[in-house]
Amino acid sequence: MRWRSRTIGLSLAFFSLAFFSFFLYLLLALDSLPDYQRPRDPPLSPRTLSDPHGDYTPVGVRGLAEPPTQEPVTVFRAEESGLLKLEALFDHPLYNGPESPIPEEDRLLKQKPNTKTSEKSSSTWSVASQEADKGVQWTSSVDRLPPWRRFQLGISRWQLYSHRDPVTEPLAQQLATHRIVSAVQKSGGTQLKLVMSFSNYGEALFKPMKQERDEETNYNLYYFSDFERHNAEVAAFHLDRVLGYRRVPPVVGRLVDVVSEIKDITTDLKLAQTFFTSPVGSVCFYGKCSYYCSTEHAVCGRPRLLEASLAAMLPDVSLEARRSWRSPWRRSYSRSKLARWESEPDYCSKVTKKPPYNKGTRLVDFMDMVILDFLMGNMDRHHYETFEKFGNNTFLLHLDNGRAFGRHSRDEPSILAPLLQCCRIHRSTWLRLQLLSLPRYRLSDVMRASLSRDPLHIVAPLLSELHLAALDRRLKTVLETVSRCLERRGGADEVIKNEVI
Ligand SMILES: Nc1ncnc2c1ncn2[C@@H]1O[C@H](COP(=O)(O)OP(=O)(O)OP(=O)(O)O)[C@@H](O)[C@H]1O
Ligand SMILES: [Mn+2]
Repeated sequence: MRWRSRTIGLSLAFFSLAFFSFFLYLLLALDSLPDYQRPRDPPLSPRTLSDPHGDYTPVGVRGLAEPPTQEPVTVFRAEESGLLKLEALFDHPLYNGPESPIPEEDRLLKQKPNTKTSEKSSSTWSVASQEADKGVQWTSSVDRLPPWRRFQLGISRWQLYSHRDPVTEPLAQQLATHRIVSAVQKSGGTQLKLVMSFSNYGEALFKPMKQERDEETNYNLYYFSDFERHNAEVAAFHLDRVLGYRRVPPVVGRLVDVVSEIKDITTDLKLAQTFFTSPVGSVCFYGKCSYYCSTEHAVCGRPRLLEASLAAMLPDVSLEARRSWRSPWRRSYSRSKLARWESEPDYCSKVTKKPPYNKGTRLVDFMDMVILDFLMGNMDRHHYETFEKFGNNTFLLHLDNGRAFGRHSRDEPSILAPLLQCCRIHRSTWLRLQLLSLPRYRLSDVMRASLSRDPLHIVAPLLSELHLAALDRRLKTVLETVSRCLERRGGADEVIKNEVI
């Protein structure tokens, strides 16, 4: 009897465990989305990025070939298990939607077969592009085009690049290693940034390191006076990809030689005039701009190498216009004034009555951006951009993330105000956020792993452990906010929105 009741007890435990696992699986994968099976892509190749010149080993910084100095085995295991988690995450059905060829009208750039030569070879293409204007004709097959060009050709109505896109890795390598042939200041920005060019006509947006990684933004500084951080730009690209959005152009970290890669090659006279050597012999510059462009805020090499972020450039606006949208939840950018959303209780219903928020997925797309910003503590999303070609039915570009990751010890609840006030979220985002809260795919672990593949990781981790821990804490807050919405609003249909446009 005792044996039988123990067997029954064990079987019950087994069945309830199996039932629970099945339920969880249903919740995360099958609840709304079909279980699409497609052949798995090969695993990501190990990081192959390397120092282009092989000549930097800054003092106090680990050399490229040297193993980590602290607890090598533990560090390695943690990194390895993080990478496995990242692989498992990217293999999950929630990241592998059905892939159908992108119709011509949903592509940003046209890829036209070259009429003269297409009879001879079907692999000959001519791309209507800025290179054509510059007198460069691409007559090679698409996969022989430079990575920056392939990246631009891959931009669609729905995303900047596809999941497992074969071009992201070569593009990152180009940004991290190719020789910089020109560096000029980008006009119009409030803080110093440069446009760098490569010999294959690729371009990158450069933001220099202005703050140590673990330095917290001064609490008495208003959000609009905060510095931009190069590591925030890198980390935002990784976080956006981990969230499954793919709306931040690829960004890598790079050590740039201030003398040979900026000062000696720049044609920008205004920029060239701002170079000087500091009392300890570091080469510094400050450029011309409206915020922090002065000797006191100069950026300096150590003594010549400067950490920076390099973002892949989107097609020039003269070729593919972008529309800039003022955020309905924009902050007041004033020390004393409140914005409307801060005082009007029914603010969301006013927003949703007006285009473009009254139709399609614009409101839930906006919530995706709000969630990204809350996770990384970015209070500076005053505007966002879309590609004009796609009208109102398109994704929102998550550009300009330099003011994120300024504080890890505090979360900023006001960034979540739109989600709290509107209680709307994409179903796929809601499911992916739940996935990232499970120990198997923990957000901080997959982010640590993802960032460990950036070239600057060798100098120091792009995000400190405190920032990584803040991501998990903030994710919990987002999930709680949505759960409270579900309780308050009754039906899930009100809150959780299917993708359909
Ligand atoms: N990867 C990119 N490719 C092309 N253009 C970009 C890219 N990233 C940003 N930009 C453009 O550069 C402009 C300035 O960049 P950014 O917003 O980072 O500068 P900023 O000085 O912070 O400007 P603001 O003070 O208006 O926010 C952006 O409005 C955007 O249109
Ligand atoms: Mn900005």
